[in-house]
Amino acid sequence: MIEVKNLVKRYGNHTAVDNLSFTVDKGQVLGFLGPNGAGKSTTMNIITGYISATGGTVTVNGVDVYEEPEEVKKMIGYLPEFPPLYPDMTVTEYLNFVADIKKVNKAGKKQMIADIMESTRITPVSNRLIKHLSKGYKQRVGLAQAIMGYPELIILDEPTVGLDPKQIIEIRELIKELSKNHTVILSSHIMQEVSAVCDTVMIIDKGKLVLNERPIDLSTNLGNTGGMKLCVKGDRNIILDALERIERITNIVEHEPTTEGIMNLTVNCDENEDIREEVFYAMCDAKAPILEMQSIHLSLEDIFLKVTAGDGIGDLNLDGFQDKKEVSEAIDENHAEDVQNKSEENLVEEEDNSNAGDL
Ligand SMILES: Nc1ncnc2c1ncn2[C@@H]1O[C@H](COP(=O)(O)OP(=O)(O)OP(=O)(O)O)[C@@H](O)[C@H]1O
Repeated sequence: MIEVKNLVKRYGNHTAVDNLSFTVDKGQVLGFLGPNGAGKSTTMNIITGYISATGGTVTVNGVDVYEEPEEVKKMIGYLPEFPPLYPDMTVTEYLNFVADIKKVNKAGKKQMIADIMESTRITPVSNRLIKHLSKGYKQRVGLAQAIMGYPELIILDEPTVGLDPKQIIEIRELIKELSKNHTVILSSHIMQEVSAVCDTVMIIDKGKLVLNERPIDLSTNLGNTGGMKLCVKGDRNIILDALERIERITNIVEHEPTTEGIMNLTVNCDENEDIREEVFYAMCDAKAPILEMQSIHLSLEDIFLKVTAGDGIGDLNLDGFQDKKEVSEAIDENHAEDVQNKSEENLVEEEDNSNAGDL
C-alpha cells in the first residue's frame, strides 16, 4: 500500500532521513520506533504530504505523493504529534468542520460524526469547547479527526503521549479496533504499546533503517541472548566447578539464594550457542538436580537499545543480562513517573475545567 524508496530529507547540512526504503502492506499495523530525533516525524510528515523530501519517492496505492498530493491526502488520516485542534470550537463544531474539509458526503455526515464520537468515546464532551478539555480528551478529538472519512491509511504520531495509564489502555484498544479495517502506522516510544498493537516493527536511527521485522521474529532472531536462568540444588562449590568446566559458558552470575542449599544463577554463553544439554548432563554428574532452567530472551525494549546503540539514555553499560534488565527497569520507572506526572497534569486540568463550569 505504501512504498517509500530511497527517501532523503536534509535540513541545511543536517540529514534527518537518510536513504530510507520500506513498504507497508494493506491491512498491516506498523510500529515505527526510534530514539528522539531519529527522523520518525519527518518521515511521517513526508508520507502525508505535509513537507517535501530532498530526494526519493513515496507512493500510496501507486499514487505519488509529490505528483498527486490531493489524491494521497484523501487516502490518509493523520494524527500529528501536536493535533491541529481549534480551541475555540466545540467538539461537534470542529468535527463538522473536519468532515467538510475532507468532503464527507453531506447525507452521511451527521451519522459518521456520531459514530466516530462514539468510538473515540467523546460523545459526552461533544458540546464542550476544545480548550476546556483535558489532554486525554484533546487526544481523542485528534484521533477522531484522523478517522473522519474512514481513510484507508491512518498515521498516528505518538498517540498516547501525555496520557494517564487508563487513557493509554483505551486509546490502545481503539487503535486495535481501527487496525481491523485500516492500514496503520503508529509511531511510539512505548515498547509495550508496539508489542501489543503492531504486527511489524520498524526501527530507525539517525534517519536510517536499522530493523524491520515482525515482533515474533524479533524474539527468535534478535531476542536470543544465549543466557539462561538456572536454579539448582546442591553443594555450591561442586555446582560452580561443574559449570566452569563447560567451555562454551562465558560467565556465571550468582544471585542471592532464596532458600538454603538452592543456587540461583545466570549462565551466559555466546548468542548463537545452546548449552542447555551440556548444563543438564553436567548437573546430573554433579548430582545437583536442576529445579528450573529458563532461556533469557531480550524484550523489544532491550532489542531497541541494542540496535540503536542505547542512544537517548546516556552512557549506560549494556554488557551482560543483569545490566540490560536494570536498564529496562529504569526505563519502566521513568515511564511510570512520566505517566504519573502527566496523569496529575490531567487531573489539575480537569479540576480547572470543572471550576470553569464546563462538563
Ligand atoms: N524544521 C526543521 N529544521 C531543522 N531541523 C529539523 C526540522 N525538523 C526536524 N529537524 C531535525 O531532524 C531530525 C529528525 O527530527 P524528527 O522530529 O523527525 O525526529 P523524531 O524521530 O520524530 O524525534 P522525536 O521522537 O523526538 O519526536 C532531528 O535532528 C531534528 O532536530
